[in-house]
Amino acid sequence: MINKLTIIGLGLMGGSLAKALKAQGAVVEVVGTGRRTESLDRGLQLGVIDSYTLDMAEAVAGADVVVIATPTLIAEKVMAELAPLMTPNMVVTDVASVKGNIQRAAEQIFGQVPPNFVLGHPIAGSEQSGVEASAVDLFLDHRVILTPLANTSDSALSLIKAMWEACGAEVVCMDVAEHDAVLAATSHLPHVLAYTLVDALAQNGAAADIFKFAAGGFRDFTRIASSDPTMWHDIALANRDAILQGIDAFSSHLDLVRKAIADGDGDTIFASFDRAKHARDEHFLGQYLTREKKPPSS
Ligand SMILES: NC(=O)C1=CN([C@@H]2O[C@H](COP(=O)(O)OP(=O)(O)OC[C@H]3O[C@@H](n4cnc5c(N)ncnc54)[C@H](O)[C@@H]3O)[C@@H](O)[C@H]2O)C=CC1
Ligand SMILES: O=C(O)C(=O)Cc1ccc(O)cc1
Repeated sequence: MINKLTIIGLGLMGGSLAKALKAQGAVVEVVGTGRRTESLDRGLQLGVIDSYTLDMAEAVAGADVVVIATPTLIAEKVMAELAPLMTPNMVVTDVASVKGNIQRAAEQIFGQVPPNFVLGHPIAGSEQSGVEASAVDLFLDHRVILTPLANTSDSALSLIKAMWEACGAEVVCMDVAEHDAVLAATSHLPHVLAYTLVDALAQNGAAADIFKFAAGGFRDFTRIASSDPTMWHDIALANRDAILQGIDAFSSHLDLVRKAIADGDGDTIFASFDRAKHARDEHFLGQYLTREKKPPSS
């Protein structure tokens, strides 16, 4: 049970966490803080938080857990503001999508990441943002990755693990660099591709027709291009090296498919598409299709 939870940056993630913990009776009091009153007022009206203050010192005083839930690059600045206010009894965590930059920023600010600072990332969300989009079940049956360091306190880690488990999430621990590489491939690269595809098409003179005649596949593929550009701008800059590696590996693969299309090399095209279908079906549909891997016509 958390007595006082303070959320810095009350949006989709912070709001959903507060709703889930309240629904489970896992928190007594939730206090919000931020730069502007708009989302905090709305959070108060919706019953997501019990009170708010723009004064961070007041917001975190006596808190058992402080969650930094702002956009990724802002989280670095928030940490600097929070540093002089941290006490040994307080556990601080974050929800940012990249962990390496948070670790480096904490090391610059504190010398080393404090034992009572547990870096975290819920792998759940949507293309929507803001406290109005927050949902009590956002984390239910989703994973939360924590990236504890050698000096992270066991009790702080247990508290944050229990907090996410109370929301119905499965907690897994991972190394910071591994987290950033995995998320670059599975989340950051797809967002870069979706944004870039829509942007490239939207700049085409015939954009209106392209969107008008787009089928469901286009909508599925590009849903995430409706995500908040500020959030993804921050992620692109914060996870630069891993995202660049992902773009380069993807570009080489796209070049192979491009060449196969240009050469009329149906076997290569089919083999690539078939491998992709098997990989995706096996993972998401739990099916392994055993049909022969060759073009239907050959
Ligand atoms: N949206 C998603 O699907 C997911 C987001 N994340 C990460 O969670 C973090 C928050 O994302 P969301 O909740 O989606 O964003 P959001 O935009 O819904 O909420 C962010 C909140 O931070 C506030 N804020 C901005 N600047 C601030 C400052 N200087 N001081 C205090 N508050 C400030 C905003 O007013 C807003 O209320 C980001 O780091 C994001 O990468 C992680 C997993 C999923
Ligand atoms: O909208 C979607 O499908 C997402 O991919 C949500 C998401 C966005 C950012 C994260 O760091 C984790 C999950």
